[in-house]
Amino acid sequence: MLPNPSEKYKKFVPLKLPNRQWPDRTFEKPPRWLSTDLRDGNQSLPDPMSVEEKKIYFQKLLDIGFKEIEVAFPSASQIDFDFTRYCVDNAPQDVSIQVLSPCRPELIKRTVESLSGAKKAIVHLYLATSDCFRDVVFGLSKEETLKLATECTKLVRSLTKDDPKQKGTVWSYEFSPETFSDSDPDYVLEVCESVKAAWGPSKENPIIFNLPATVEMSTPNVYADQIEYFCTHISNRDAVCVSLHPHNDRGCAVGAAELAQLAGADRVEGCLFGNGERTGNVDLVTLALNLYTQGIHPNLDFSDMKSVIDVVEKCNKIPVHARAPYGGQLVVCAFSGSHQDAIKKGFERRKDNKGIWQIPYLPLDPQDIGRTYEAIIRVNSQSGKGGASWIILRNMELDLPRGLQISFSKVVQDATEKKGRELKANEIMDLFKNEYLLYNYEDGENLRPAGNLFKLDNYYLGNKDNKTRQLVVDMSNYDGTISYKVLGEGNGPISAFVNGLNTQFKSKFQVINYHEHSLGSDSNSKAAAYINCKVDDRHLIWGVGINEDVSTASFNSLLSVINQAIRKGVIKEMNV
Ligand SMILES: CC(=O)SCCNC(=O)CCNC(=O)[C@H](O)C(C)(C)COP(=O)(O)OP(=O)(O)OC[C@H]1O[C@@H](n2cnc3c(N)ncnc32)[C@H](O)[C@@H]1OP(=O)(O)O
Ligand SMILES: CC(C)C(=O)C(=O)O
Repeated sequence: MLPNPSEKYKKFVPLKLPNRQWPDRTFEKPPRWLSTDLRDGNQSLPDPMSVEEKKIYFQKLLDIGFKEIEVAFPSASQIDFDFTRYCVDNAPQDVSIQVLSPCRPELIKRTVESLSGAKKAIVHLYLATSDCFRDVVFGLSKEETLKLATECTKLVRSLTKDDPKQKGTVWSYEFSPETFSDSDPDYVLEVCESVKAAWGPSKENPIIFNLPATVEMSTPNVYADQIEYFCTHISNRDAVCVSLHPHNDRGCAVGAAELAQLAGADRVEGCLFGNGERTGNVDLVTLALNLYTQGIHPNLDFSDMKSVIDVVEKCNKIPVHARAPYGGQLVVCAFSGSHQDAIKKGFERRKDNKGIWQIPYLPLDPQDIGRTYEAIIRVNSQSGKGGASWIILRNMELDLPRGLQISFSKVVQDATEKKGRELKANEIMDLFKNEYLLYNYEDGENLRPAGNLFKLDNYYLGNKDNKTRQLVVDMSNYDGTISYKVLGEGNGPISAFVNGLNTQFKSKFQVINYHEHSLGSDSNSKAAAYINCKVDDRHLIWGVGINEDVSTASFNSLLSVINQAIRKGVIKEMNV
């Protein structure tokens, strides 16, 4: 890189527009959208789409709800011509087929031919207006450029709406002063006035002036000023549709398109996920969902985002970036602890899933674009207690108490560090079942316990008096070689069990914390019990028990503590 880049690159000189209005405006409605995926997007692909791929893409654009689709550059190739014919034959009544041609009469004729018989068609011509392009590419003066644009417009008119044979089609016309954002704004107006007069638009069928940032040259506010200047100076504004076509060379195409809409533009041309020349066209998914998350329906439907991505990736043969706004695979995922904690708290507040969306870190409800909540929180070594407990909650309906969350999070952290990668939901569930010895939990059958761990065989619970409960518990180890009958009394089933254990065995159990809740709401629902015990005055252990019967669930939670204590060597067998 140069020590002094100003020797090579010049600063963009912005338009002076001291009375600009756009900064104070807000969005009220969506623009008209045009997808140019099949033209500008396609022309930039290393391997352009086959006709079959174009058909699949076209159908997806229709499903999304596009009413204006630029389908091809028909004079470029037989594929483009044939595909335009396919669209003419298959487009719904209310969809306009748009095609592009340079200002070259023989190519314009071929272009119009490709649209013959369409219900609604837009012929789109382009001609560069910037000094650079006129000098370097065309060698045309300002006068010659204006004349060429005007004459080609007249040619289009004579071949379309003025031709009696073409009466079956609603013809619209679009003109792009290419490199608009690098052109003298007054000269662009002069060319467009002349083109407008040549076409003769009406309020009902306005002429489309598409004002491209063919190459993004400056900051979005400068583009917005240029658009406001055009909108406020073009005559007969009612008969003009101002269209945007921002490219993303500086990475600001979305910002430019948004500010330029505030500046008065009516329509936006772009591609799904920002495919297109060099850094791409403006991304229509982002623009549409930016509106949606401000409460404005974009009139485009991305509720099945996965199928959109599938088509885009298959046909473009370019992957959609995992961080692409809204659609990217990692966009609705949180790995880091504080994000997961905040998201989890947000969902807890939003139990009824109604009202204004306000979940920290998530600007859009993933369900609105067909994503599940399960995919949001993913666990790796950057995650905290919230992540793993979210997975357990969503997949096993177990709402772990805070202390257990903290305790289990250490187990998960250990595993993520050992594996050096993200843990999938089923791995976290297996860790949980294994740690808390949930052998009686239906999905835990495959996790066989060691022979010297205990299970509940039976219990009898009765009342000694109205304050004291009497309990008999039959428990045995899994291979059936040891069995115990525990007898205890207490003011509840847990205290009776604990008292029985403490009387009969050498180890001492002290209940520090206990929680229970039901799983599911029908009559077959189960209960989950969580118990935190201090064993031998030293070791704090959480136990988990699940059963249709609440008392069995709580006894199981205590057995989960006993079994962990044995497995960790805290107590030796039952210290009988
Ligand atoms: C910004 C954009 O995206 S514009 C769209 C660009 N898309 C494409 O170019 C894809 C399809 N293009 C093609 O298939 C071919 O370029 C064709 C069929 C249009 C023309 O092919 P060729 O006749 O071989 O021309 P070629 O591609 O070499 O060069 C372009 C010529 O068109 C001229 N030209 C470029 N843009 C325009 C325009 N808007 N109006 C009139 N002439 C133009 C150039 O000045 C050059 O003319 P020259 O040969 O006299 O110097
Ligand atoms: C043809 C025009 C609109 C174009 O693609 C551009 O300027 O980027």
